[in-house]
Amino acid sequence: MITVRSGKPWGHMRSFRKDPLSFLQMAAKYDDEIVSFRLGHKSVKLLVHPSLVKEVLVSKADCFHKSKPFQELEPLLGNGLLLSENPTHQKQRRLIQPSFRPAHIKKYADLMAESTRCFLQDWGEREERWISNDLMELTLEIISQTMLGVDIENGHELVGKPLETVMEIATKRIRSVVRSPKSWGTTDNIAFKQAVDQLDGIVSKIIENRHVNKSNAEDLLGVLIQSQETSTEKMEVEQLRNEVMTILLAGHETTATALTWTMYLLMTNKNIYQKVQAEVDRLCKNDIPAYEEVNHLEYTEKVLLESLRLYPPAWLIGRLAIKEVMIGEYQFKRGQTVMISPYIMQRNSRYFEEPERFNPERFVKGKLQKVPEYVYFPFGGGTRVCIGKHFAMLEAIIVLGALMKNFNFYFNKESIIKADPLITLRLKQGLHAYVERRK
Ligand code: HEM
Repeated sequence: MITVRSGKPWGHMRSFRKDPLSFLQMAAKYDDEIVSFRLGHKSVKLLVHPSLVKEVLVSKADCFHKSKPFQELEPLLGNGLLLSENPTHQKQRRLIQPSFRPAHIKKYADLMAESTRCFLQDWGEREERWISNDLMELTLEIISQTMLGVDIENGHELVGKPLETVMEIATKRIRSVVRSPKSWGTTDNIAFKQAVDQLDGIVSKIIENRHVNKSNAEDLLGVLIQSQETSTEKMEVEQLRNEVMTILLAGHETTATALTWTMYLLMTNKNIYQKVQAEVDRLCKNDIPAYEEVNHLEYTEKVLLESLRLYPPAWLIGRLAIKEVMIGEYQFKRGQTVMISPYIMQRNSRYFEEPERFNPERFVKGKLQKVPEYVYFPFGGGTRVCIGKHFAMLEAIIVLGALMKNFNFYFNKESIIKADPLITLRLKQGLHAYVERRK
Protein backbone atom coordinates (compact mmCIF):
# COMPACT_ATOMS: atom_id res chain seq x y z
CA MET A 1 0.00 0.00 0.00
CA ILE A 2 1.24 3.44 -0.81
CA THR A 3 0.06 6.75 0.69
CA VAL A 4 -0.11 9.68 -1.69
CA ARG A 5 0.41 12.88 0.29
CA SER A 6 -0.76 16.34 -0.74
CA GLY A 7 0.61 18.57 2.02
CA LYS A 8 -2.68 20.53 1.99
CA PRO A 9 -5.26 20.63 4.81
CA TRP A 10 -7.98 19.52 2.38
CA GLY A 11 -5.85 16.64 1.08
CA HIS A 12 -6.49 15.83 -2.58
CA MET A 13 -10.03 17.18 -2.57
CA ARG A 14 -9.30 19.89 -5.16
CA SER A 15 -7.74 17.56 -7.74
CA PHE A 16 -10.44 14.96 -7.10
CA ARG A 17 -13.24 17.49 -7.53
CA LYS A 18 -11.70 19.00 -10.65
CA ASP A 19 -11.19 15.75 -12.54
CA PRO A 20 -11.91 12.57 -10.54
CA LEU A 21 -11.15 10.19 -13.41
CA SER A 22 -7.68 11.62 -14.07
CA PHE A 23 -7.01 11.84 -10.36
CA LEU A 24 -7.89 8.18 -9.75
CA GLN A 25 -5.96 7.07 -12.84
CA MET A 26 -2.93 8.95 -11.59
CA ALA A 27 -3.33 7.47 -8.09
CA ALA A 28 -3.70 3.93 -9.45
CA LYS A 29 -0.27 4.19 -11.09
CA TYR A 30 1.47 4.38 -7.67
CA ASP A 31 0.73 0.85 -6.56
CA ASP A 32 -0.85 -2.35 -7.80
CA GLU A 33 -2.82 -3.10 -4.64
CA ILE A 34 -4.04 -0.17 -2.57
CA VAL A 35 -3.51 3.58 -2.84
CA SER A 36 -4.30 5.67 0.21
CA PHE A 37 -5.08 9.39 0.04
CA ARG A 38 -7.10 12.02 1.85
CA LEU A 39 -10.23 13.86 0.71
CA GLY A 40 -10.83 16.64 3.23
CA HIS A 41 -10.47 15.01 6.64
CA LYS A 42 -11.39 11.59 5.28
CA SER A 43 -8.82 8.88 4.54
CA VAL A 44 -9.70 6.90 1.39
CA LYS A 45 -8.31 3.58 0.17
CA LEU A 46 -8.53 2.98 -3.57
CA LEU A 47 -8.33 -0.75 -4.37
CA VAL A 48 -6.48 -1.57 -7.56
CA HIS A 49 -6.06 -5.32 -7.27
CA PRO A 50 -8.88 -7.66 -8.37
CA SER A 51 -8.49 -10.08 -5.45
CA LEU A 52 -8.95 -7.18 -3.00
CA VAL A 53 -11.99 -5.98 -4.95
CA LYS A 54 -13.44 -9.46 -4.63
CA GLU A 55 -12.83 -9.52 -0.88
CA VAL A 56 -14.73 -6.26 -0.37
CA LEU A 57 -17.59 -7.02 -2.74
CA VAL A 58 -17.94 -10.74 -2.13
CA SER A 59 -16.15 -12.65 0.60
CA LYS A 60 -16.09 -9.91 3.27
CA ALA A 61 -19.09 -7.94 2.02
CA ASP A 62 -20.77 -8.19 5.42
CA CYS A 63 -18.01 -6.01 6.90
CA PHE A 64 -19.04 -3.10 4.69
CA HIS A 65 -21.94 -0.76 4.08
CA LYS A 66 -22.51 1.53 1.12
CA SER A 67 -20.32 4.59 1.57
CA LYS A 68 -21.69 7.88 2.90
CA PRO A 69 -21.69 9.91 -0.36
CA PHE A 70 -24.30 7.60 -1.83
CA GLN A 71 -26.53 8.57 1.09
CA GLU A 72 -26.94 11.98 -0.60
CA LEU A 73 -29.61 10.17 -2.61
CA GLU A 74 -31.38 9.06 0.55
CA PRO A 75 -34.16 11.69 0.39
CA LEU A 76 -35.03 10.30 -3.03
CA LEU A 77 -34.47 6.56 -2.66
CA GLY A 78 -34.89 6.07 1.08
CA ASN A 79 -34.04 2.52 2.10
CA GLY A 80 -34.95 1.06 -1.29
CA LEU A 81 -32.81 -1.76 -2.65
CA LEU A 82 -29.90 0.42 -3.80
CA LEU A 83 -29.24 2.09 -0.44
CA SER A 84 -30.66 -0.24 2.20
CA GLU A 85 -28.51 -2.41 4.46
CA ASN A 86 -29.26 -5.72 6.14
CA PRO A 87 -31.63 -7.02 7.36
CA THR A 88 -33.88 -4.83 5.13
CA HIS A 89 -31.68 -5.35 2.06
CA GLN A 90 -31.73 -9.13 2.26
CA LYS A 91 -35.50 -9.26 2.76
CA GLN A 92 -36.25 -6.85 -0.08
CA ARG A 93 -33.75 -8.44 -2.46
CA ARG A 94 -35.42 -11.83 -1.89
CA LEU A 95 -38.78 -10.31 -2.70
CA ILE A 96 -37.67 -8.42 -5.81
CA GLN A 97 -35.18 -10.92 -7.29
CA PRO A 98 -37.74 -13.26 -8.92
CA SER A 99 -38.95 -10.44 -11.18
CA PHE A 100 -35.42 -10.31 -12.66
CA ARG A 101 -34.68 -14.00 -13.24
CA PRO A 102 -33.58 -14.58 -16.88
CA ALA A 103 -36.56 -16.86 -17.50
CA HIS A 104 -38.91 -14.19 -16.16
CA ILE A 105 -37.32 -11.45 -18.22
CA LYS A 106 -38.28 -13.16 -21.50
CA LYS A 107 -41.73 -11.69 -21.29
CA TYR A 108 -40.34 -8.20 -20.92
CA ALA A 109 -38.63 -8.48 -24.31
CA ASP A 110 -41.90 -7.99 -26.19
CA LEU A 111 -42.71 -4.88 -24.18
CA MET A 112 -39.18 -3.53 -24.75
CA ALA A 113 -39.56 -4.11 -28.50
CA GLU A 114 -43.00 -2.50 -28.59
CA SER A 115 -41.87 0.62 -26.68
CA THR A 116 -38.85 0.92 -28.98
CA ARG A 117 -40.99 0.54 -32.11
CA CYS A 118 -43.43 3.27 -31.01
CA PHE A 119 -40.61 5.56 -29.95
CA LEU A 120 -38.71 5.31 -33.22
CA GLN A 121 -41.86 5.84 -35.31
CA ASP A 122 -41.81 9.55 -34.46
CA TRP A 123 -38.29 10.12 -35.76
CA GLY A 124 -38.01 12.02 -39.05
CA GLU A 125 -36.42 10.95 -42.33
CA ARG A 126 -33.30 13.04 -41.77
CA GLU A 127 -32.64 15.29 -38.80
CA GLU A 128 -30.25 16.16 -36.04
CA ARG A 129 -31.21 14.49 -32.77
CA TRP A 130 -30.15 14.73 -29.16
CA ILE A 131 -29.44 11.04 -28.85
CA SER A 132 -28.57 11.00 -25.14
CA ASN A 133 -31.92 12.60 -24.32
CA ASP A 134 -33.80 10.24 -26.63
CA LEU A 135 -32.24 7.23 -24.95
CA MET A 136 -33.12 8.51 -21.47
CA GLU A 137 -36.71 8.93 -22.62
CA LEU A 138 -36.89 5.49 -24.19
CA THR A 139 -35.32 3.61 -21.28
CA LEU A 140 -37.62 5.42 -18.85
CA GLU A 141 -40.59 4.35 -20.92
CA ILE A 142 -39.32 0.75 -20.98
CA ILE A 143 -38.77 0.50 -17.23
CA SER A 144 -42.17 2.05 -16.46
CA GLN A 145 -43.95 -0.29 -18.87
CA THR A 146 -42.18 -3.50 -17.89
CA MET A 147 -41.82 -3.16 -14.12
CA LEU A 148 -44.65 -0.83 -13.16
CA GLY A 149 -47.15 -1.44 -15.97
CA VAL A 150 -47.61 2.28 -16.68
CA ASP A 151 -47.06 4.62 -19.56
CA ILE A 152 -45.95 7.87 -17.93
CA GLU A 153 -47.19 10.53 -20.29
CA ASN A 154 -44.57 13.19 -20.88
CA GLY A 155 -42.18 11.05 -18.81
CA HIS A 156 -39.05 12.99 -19.66
CA GLU A 157 -40.47 16.29 -18.37
CA LEU A 158 -42.17 14.79 -15.34
CA VAL A 159 -39.61 12.21 -14.27
CA GLY A 160 -36.40 12.54 -16.32
CA LYS A 161 -35.80 16.23 -15.59
CA PRO A 162 -36.37 16.18 -11.82
CA LEU A 163 -34.20 13.04 -11.60
CA GLU A 164 -31.46 14.93 -13.41
CA THR A 165 -31.75 17.84 -10.96
CA VAL A 166 -31.45 15.46 -8.01
CA MET A 167 -28.40 13.70 -9.47
CA GLU A 168 -26.62 16.97 -10.28
CA ILE A 169 -27.17 18.54 -6.87
CA ALA A 170 -26.27 15.30 -5.07
CA THR A 171 -23.01 15.09 -7.06
CA LYS A 172 -22.17 18.70 -6.21
CA ARG A 173 -22.67 17.93 -2.52
CA ILE A 174 -20.60 14.73 -2.70
CA ARG A 175 -17.70 16.72 -4.12
CA SER A 176 -17.87 19.65 -1.68
CA VAL A 177 -15.56 19.96 1.27
CA VAL A 178 -18.25 21.76 3.28
CA ARG A 179 -21.93 20.84 2.86
CA SER A 180 -24.71 23.10 4.00
CA PRO A 181 -27.34 21.36 6.14
CA LYS A 182 -30.28 20.19 4.02
CA SER A 183 -32.67 22.31 6.12
CA TRP A 184 -31.06 25.58 4.97
CA GLY A 185 -32.96 27.49 2.29
CA THR A 186 -30.15 27.53 -0.32
CA THR A 187 -31.08 27.53 -4.02
CA ASP A 188 -29.79 23.99 -4.41
CA ASN A 189 -31.61 22.70 -1.32
CA ILE A 190 -34.88 24.21 -2.56
CA ALA A 191 -34.43 22.82 -6.09
CA PHE A 192 -33.53 19.38 -4.67
CA LYS A 193 -36.61 19.31 -2.45
CA GLN A 194 -38.90 20.45 -5.26
CA ALA A 195 -37.56 17.75 -7.57
CA VAL A 196 -38.00 15.04 -4.92
CA ASP A 197 -41.55 16.27 -4.17
CA GLN A 198 -42.43 16.16 -7.88
CA LEU A 199 -41.14 12.60 -8.19
CA ASP A 200 -42.92 11.62 -4.98
CA GLY A 201 -46.20 12.87 -6.45
CA ILE A 202 -45.77 10.73 -9.57
CA VAL A 203 -44.77 7.59 -7.70
CA SER A 204 -47.73 8.02 -5.31
CA LYS A 205 -50.07 8.31 -8.29
CA ILE A 206 -48.65 5.16 -9.91
CA ILE A 207 -49.18 3.22 -6.67
CA GLU A 208 -52.67 4.66 -6.04
CA ASN A 209 -53.79 3.81 -9.58
CA ARG A 210 -52.65 0.24 -9.14
CA HIS A 211 -54.56 -0.09 -5.87
CA VAL A 212 -57.70 1.01 -7.71
CA ASN A 213 -57.11 -0.95 -10.89
CA LYS A 214 -55.52 -4.29 -10.04
CA SER A 215 -54.41 -5.23 -13.55
CA ASN A 216 -50.88 -6.41 -14.48
CA ALA A 217 -50.54 -7.99 -11.06
CA GLU A 218 -47.59 -10.04 -12.28
CA ASP A 219 -45.15 -7.20 -12.83
CA LEU A 220 -42.80 -5.96 -10.10
CA LEU A 221 -45.28 -3.39 -8.80
CA GLY A 222 -47.86 -6.18 -8.56
CA VAL A 223 -45.41 -8.36 -6.61
CA LEU A 224 -44.59 -5.53 -4.21
CA ILE A 225 -48.23 -4.63 -3.60
CA GLN A 226 -49.22 -8.25 -3.19
CA SER A 227 -46.52 -8.77 -0.60
CA GLN A 228 -47.76 -5.66 1.18
CA GLU A 229 -51.23 -7.16 1.34
CA THR A 230 -50.43 -10.77 2.17
CA SER A 231 -47.11 -10.91 4.00
CA THR A 232 -47.12 -11.38 7.75
CA GLU A 233 -44.31 -8.83 7.98
CA LYS A 234 -46.16 -6.10 6.13
CA MET A 235 -44.09 -3.81 3.97
CA GLU A 236 -44.56 -0.20 5.05
CA VAL A 237 -46.13 2.21 2.56
CA GLU A 238 -42.88 4.18 2.67
CA GLN A 239 -40.86 1.08 1.72
CA LEU A 240 -43.07 0.46 -1.31
CA ARG A 241 -42.54 4.07 -2.42
CA ASN A 242 -38.78 3.68 -1.97
CA GLU A 243 -38.59 0.49 -4.03
CA VAL A 244 -40.64 1.97 -6.88
CA MET A 245 -38.48 5.10 -6.91
CA THR A 246 -35.30 3.00 -6.86
CA ILE A 247 -36.38 0.87 -9.80
CA LEU A 248 -37.48 3.94 -11.74
CA LEU A 249 -34.07 5.60 -11.30
CA ALA A 250 -31.66 2.64 -11.27
CA GLY A 251 -33.61 0.93 -14.04
CA HIS A 252 -33.24 3.53 -16.76
CA GLU A 253 -30.45 6.01 -16.20
CA THR A 254 -27.51 3.59 -16.34
CA THR A 255 -28.82 1.73 -19.40
CA ALA A 256 -29.42 5.00 -21.27
CA THR A 257 -25.91 6.13 -20.42
CA ALA A 258 -24.39 2.82 -21.56
CA LEU A 259 -26.29 3.03 -24.85
CA THR A 260 -25.24 6.65 -25.39
CA TRP A 261 -21.54 5.79 -24.97
CA THR A 262 -22.02 2.83 -27.30
CA MET A 263 -23.52 5.07 -30.00
CA TYR A 264 -20.63 7.49 -29.62
CA LEU A 265 -18.07 4.67 -29.89
CA LEU A 266 -19.80 3.22 -32.94
CA MET A 267 -20.07 6.53 -34.77
CA THR A 268 -16.37 7.15 -34.24
CA ASN A 269 -15.32 3.58 -35.23
CA LYS A 270 -16.89 3.07 -38.62
CA ASN A 271 -15.61 -0.50 -39.21
CA ILE A 272 -17.16 -1.71 -36.00
CA TYR A 273 -20.34 0.24 -36.75
CA GLN A 274 -20.66 -1.50 -40.10
CA LYS A 275 -20.13 -4.93 -38.56
CA VAL A 276 -22.94 -4.35 -36.05
CA GLN A 277 -25.26 -3.11 -38.78
CA ALA A 278 -24.39 -6.07 -41.02
CA GLU A 279 -25.10 -8.52 -38.18
CA VAL A 280 -28.45 -6.94 -37.37
CA ASP A 281 -29.43 -6.85 -41.08
CA ARG A 282 -28.48 -10.51 -41.49
CA LEU A 283 -30.10 -11.93 -38.36
CA CYS A 284 -33.17 -9.80 -37.61
CA LYS A 285 -36.22 -10.48 -39.74
CA ASN A 286 -38.19 -7.41 -38.68
CA ASP A 287 -37.44 -3.83 -37.73
CA ILE A 288 -36.89 -4.62 -34.05
CA PRO A 289 -34.87 -7.61 -32.79
CA ALA A 290 -37.16 -10.31 -31.40
CA TYR A 291 -36.36 -12.16 -28.16
CA GLU A 292 -35.36 -15.33 -30.06
CA GLU A 293 -32.93 -13.29 -32.19
CA VAL A 294 -31.19 -11.52 -29.32
CA ASN A 295 -29.01 -14.52 -28.38
CA HIS A 296 -27.69 -14.68 -31.94
CA LEU A 297 -26.56 -11.05 -32.00
CA GLU A 298 -23.14 -12.00 -30.65
CA TYR A 299 -21.17 -9.14 -32.16
CA THR A 300 -23.72 -6.57 -30.95
CA GLU A 301 -23.35 -8.01 -27.45
CA LYS A 302 -19.53 -7.80 -27.65
CA VAL A 303 -19.80 -4.15 -28.65
CA LEU A 304 -21.99 -3.38 -25.63
CA LEU A 305 -19.67 -5.27 -23.25
CA GLU A 306 -16.64 -3.44 -24.60
CA SER A 307 -18.44 -0.12 -24.28
CA LEU A 308 -19.21 -1.00 -20.63
CA ARG A 309 -15.48 -1.68 -20.19
CA LEU A 310 -14.40 1.74 -21.43
CA TYR A 311 -17.31 3.74 -20.02
CA PRO A 312 -18.91 1.88 -17.10
CA PRO A 313 -21.89 4.03 -16.05
CA ALA A 314 -21.34 2.99 -12.41
CA TRP A 315 -17.73 4.19 -12.55
CA LEU A 316 -17.19 4.32 -8.79
CA ILE A 317 -18.40 1.93 -6.12
CA GLY A 318 -17.97 3.14 -2.55
CA ARG A 319 -17.97 1.19 0.70
CA LEU A 320 -17.55 1.98 4.38
CA ALA A 321 -16.02 -0.55 6.79
CA ILE A 322 -18.49 -1.17 9.63
CA LYS A 323 -15.97 -3.17 11.65
CA GLU A 324 -12.26 -3.83 11.69
CA VAL A 325 -11.38 -6.07 8.77
CA MET A 326 -8.32 -7.50 7.00
CA ILE A 327 -8.29 -6.88 3.26
CA GLY A 328 -5.35 -8.72 1.75
CA GLU A 329 -2.54 -8.01 4.20
CA TYR A 330 -3.98 -4.72 5.31
CA GLN A 331 -6.06 -3.93 8.32
CA PHE A 332 -8.91 -1.49 7.73
CA LYS A 333 -10.35 0.27 10.76
CA ARG A 334 -14.07 0.69 11.34
CA GLY A 335 -15.18 3.81 9.43
CA GLN A 336 -12.60 3.41 6.64
CA THR A 337 -13.87 4.61 3.25
CA VAL A 338 -13.03 2.30 0.36
CA MET A 339 -13.23 3.16 -3.34
CA ILE A 340 -13.47 0.59 -6.10
CA SER A 341 -13.60 1.86 -9.63
CA PRO A 342 -14.66 -0.30 -12.59
CA TYR A 343 -13.41 2.59 -14.79
CA ILE A 344 -9.89 2.39 -13.37
CA MET A 345 -9.69 -1.42 -13.24
CA GLN A 346 -11.11 -1.91 -16.72
CA ARG A 347 -8.51 0.39 -18.29
CA ASN A 348 -5.53 -1.11 -16.45
CA SER A 349 -2.65 -1.88 -18.83
CA ARG A 350 -1.60 -4.76 -16.57
CA TYR A 351 -4.68 -6.67 -17.77
CA PHE A 352 -5.54 -5.16 -21.14
CA GLU A 353 -3.48 -4.71 -24.27
CA GLU A 354 -4.05 -1.20 -25.61
CA PRO A 355 -6.53 -0.53 -22.80
CA GLU A 356 -7.84 2.70 -24.32
CA ARG A 357 -8.72 1.08 -27.66
CA PHE A 358 -12.33 0.17 -28.42
CA ASN A 359 -11.94 -3.48 -29.40
CA PRO A 360 -15.05 -5.70 -29.06
CA GLU A 361 -12.98 -8.76 -30.07
CA ARG A 362 -11.64 -8.93 -26.52
CA PHE A 363 -14.87 -10.75 -25.68
CA VAL A 364 -15.59 -14.33 -26.70
CA LYS A 365 -19.05 -15.72 -25.93
CA GLY A 366 -19.77 -12.86 -23.56
CA LYS A 367 -16.53 -13.34 -21.56
CA LEU A 368 -13.14 -11.63 -21.51
CA GLN A 369 -10.21 -13.86 -22.30
CA LYS A 370 -7.29 -14.36 -19.86
CA VAL A 371 -8.40 -11.73 -17.40
CA PRO A 372 -8.79 -12.49 -13.66
CA GLU A 373 -12.15 -12.15 -11.97
CA TYR A 374 -13.01 -8.64 -10.76
CA VAL A 375 -10.92 -6.84 -13.32
CA TYR A 376 -14.10 -6.38 -15.38
CA PHE A 377 -17.22 -5.79 -13.30
CA PRO A 378 -19.47 -3.08 -14.78
CA PHE A 379 -22.42 -4.52 -12.84
CA GLY A 380 -20.58 -4.79 -9.50
CA GLY A 381 -20.48 -8.09 -7.64
CA GLY A 382 -21.43 -10.18 -4.62
CA THR A 383 -24.69 -9.74 -2.76
CA ARG A 384 -25.07 -6.18 -4.11
CA VAL A 385 -24.48 -7.12 -7.76
CA CYS A 386 -26.82 -5.25 -10.11
CA ILE A 387 -30.22 -6.89 -9.92
CA GLY A 388 -31.07 -5.59 -13.40
CA LYS A 389 -27.96 -6.97 -15.16
CA HIS A 390 -29.75 -9.39 -17.52
CA PHE A 391 -32.63 -7.00 -18.02
CA ALA A 392 -30.19 -4.23 -18.98
CA MET A 393 -28.27 -6.38 -21.48
CA LEU A 394 -31.47 -7.63 -23.11
CA GLU A 395 -32.81 -4.09 -23.37
CA ALA A 396 -29.52 -2.69 -24.66
CA ILE A 397 -29.29 -5.33 -27.42
CA ILE A 398 -32.91 -4.76 -28.49
CA VAL A 399 -32.58 -0.96 -28.54
CA LEU A 400 -29.15 -0.90 -30.21
CA GLY A 401 -30.27 -3.49 -32.78
CA ALA A 402 -33.37 -1.42 -33.56
CA LEU A 403 -31.37 1.80 -33.95
CA MET A 404 -28.91 0.12 -36.32
CA LYS A 405 -31.61 -1.63 -38.33
CA ASN A 406 -33.72 1.47 -38.94
CA PHE A 407 -31.29 4.39 -39.10
CA ASN A 408 -27.88 5.58 -40.15
CA PHE A 409 -26.08 7.78 -37.63
CA TYR A 410 -23.47 10.43 -38.39
CA PHE A 411 -21.33 11.97 -35.69
CA ASN A 412 -21.15 15.74 -35.66
CA LYS A 413 -17.37 16.24 -35.62
CA GLU A 414 -17.77 19.60 -33.94
CA SER A 415 -19.23 17.98 -30.84
CA ILE A 416 -16.97 18.00 -27.83
CA ILE A 417 -17.17 14.67 -26.07
CA LYS A 418 -15.99 14.60 -22.50
CA ALA A 419 -16.80 12.15 -19.74
CA ASP A 420 -18.70 13.72 -16.86
CA PRO A 421 -18.35 11.58 -13.75
CA LEU A 422 -21.50 12.48 -11.87
CA ILE A 423 -23.09 9.71 -9.81
CA THR A 424 -23.04 7.90 -13.15
CA LEU A 425 -20.53 8.46 -15.95
CA ARG A 426 -22.35 10.71 -18.39
CA LEU A 427 -21.24 12.64 -21.49
CA LYS A 428 -20.69 16.25 -20.51
CA GLN A 429 -23.00 17.82 -23.09
CA GLY A 430 -24.85 14.71 -24.07
CA LEU A 431 -24.61 13.27 -27.57
CA HIS A 432 -26.00 14.84 -30.75
CA ALA A 433 -26.00 13.09 -34.12
CA TYR A 434 -27.39 13.37 -37.63
CA VAL A 435 -29.88 10.61 -38.14
CA GLU A 436 -31.18 9.30 -41.47
CA ARG A 437 -33.91 6.69 -41.85
CA ARG A 438 -32.70 3.69 -43.87
CA LYS A 439 -34.69 2.77 -46.96
C1 HEM B 1 -26.03 -0.89 -18.16
C2 HEM B 1 -26.89 -0.78 -17.18
C3 HEM B 1 -26.57 -0.92 -15.73
C4 HEM B 1 -25.37 -0.83 -15.07
C5 HEM B 1 -24.00 -0.56 -15.65
C6 HEM B 1 -25.64 -1.07 -13.66
C7 HEM B 1 -24.67 -1.11 -12.67
C8 HEM B 1 -24.92 -1.39 -11.36
C9 HEM B 1 -23.91 -1.57 -10.34
C10 HEM B 1 -22.40 -1.46 -10.55
C11 HEM B 1 -24.53 -1.84 -9.18
C12 HEM B 1 -23.87 -2.14 -7.82
C13 HEM B 1 -23.62 -0.88 -7.03
C14 HEM B 1 -22.87 -1.14 -5.74
O1 HEM B 1 -22.43 -2.26 -5.49
O2 HEM B 1 -22.72 -0.20 -4.96
C15 HEM B 1 -25.96 -1.84 -9.44
C16 HEM B 1 -26.93 -2.07 -8.48
C17 HEM B 1 -28.28 -2.03 -8.75
N1 HEM B 1 -28.88 -1.91 -9.99
FE1 HEM B 1 -27.94 -1.69 -11.75
N2 HEM B 1 -26.98 -1.26 -13.50
C18 HEM B 1 -27.59 -1.20 -14.73
C19 HEM B 1 -28.92 -1.39 -15.01
C20 HEM B 1 -29.90 -1.63 -14.09
C21 HEM B 1 -31.29 -1.89 -14.38
C22 HEM B 1 -31.89 -1.98 -15.78
C23 HEM B 1 -31.94 -2.02 -13.18
C24 HEM B 1 -33.38 -2.31 -12.90
C25 HEM B 1 -34.25 -2.69 -13.79
C26 HEM B 1 -30.94 -1.85 -12.13
C27 HEM B 1 -31.21 -1.87 -10.78
C28 HEM B 1 -30.24 -1.91 -9.82
C29 HEM B 1 -30.54 -2.03 -8.39
C30 HEM B 1 -31.94 -2.07 -7.76
C31 HEM B 1 -29.32 -2.12 -7.73
C32 HEM B 1 -29.10 -2.32 -6.23
C33 HEM B 1 -28.98 -3.82 -6.00
C34 HEM B 1 -28.70 -4.20 -4.55
O3 HEM B 1 -27.99 -3.47 -3.85
O4 HEM B 1 -29.18 -5.27 -4.15
N3 HEM B 1 -29.73 -1.63 -12.73
N4 HEM B 1 -26.17 -1.58 -10.77
